[in-house]
Amino acid sequence: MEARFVAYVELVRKWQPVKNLVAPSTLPDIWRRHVADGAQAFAALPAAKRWLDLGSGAGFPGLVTAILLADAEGGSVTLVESNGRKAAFLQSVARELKLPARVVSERIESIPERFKETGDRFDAVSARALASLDRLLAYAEPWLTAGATGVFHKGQDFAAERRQAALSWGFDLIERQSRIEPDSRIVLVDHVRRLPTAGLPEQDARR
Ligand SMILES: C[S@@+](CC[C@H](N)C(=O)[O-])C[C@H]1O[C@@H](n2cnc3c(N)ncnc32)[C@H](O)[C@@H]1O
Repeated sequence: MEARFVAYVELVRKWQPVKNLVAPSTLPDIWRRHVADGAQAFAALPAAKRWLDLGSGAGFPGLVTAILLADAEGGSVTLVESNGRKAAFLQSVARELKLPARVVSERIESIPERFKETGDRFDAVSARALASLDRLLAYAEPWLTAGATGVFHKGQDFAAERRQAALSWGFDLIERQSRIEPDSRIVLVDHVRRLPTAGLPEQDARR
């Protein structure tokens, strides 16, 4: 496992100048800011075997999860990344390191129907630095309502995001402080349902 992490970090460093994979200012601290931070998703839900990672970028947390699951029976990570250059990077890391990962180079909004048709099921849906909680729930709705748990990295504005999301969604949520950034957290979201009143004017919603 350690060798895979070292090889992955080398590949990010190698391709960074060409593909702009992570914010350049974070590269010197890649082990803490990206690898250790990414590993918090799997650590939050270690029983989950089948992961879907949305907006994977350079593979945080998706490829980190795939490395952690590499020797686990039945482990798999599906990474969704619409940027073709980043998706090609993810694909080549997955191949080179023999990871149980596949890459879907499409926009998240365009994939649920096809995934439903092929019967794919996930235990967990992860995302870091992709969207507000409200939007994440909308992106992940097909899988969360089918029983997957959302495992989201969230920043310091999370309280406001949670209030906003609660206008449209019902959910159970556990918040854990990040071990990497004290102002950030890892959020676990379960039992997601769209509220019937979502989108109605406030007066109608109270009836
Ligand atoms: C800010 S980056 C975060 C990348 C990674 N999760 C991380 O934390 O380092 C957001 C990524 O999501 C991808 N993305 C944004 N919207 C998307 C969408 N609707 N469908 C698929 N990918 C998307 C972008 O191309 C970008 O690589």
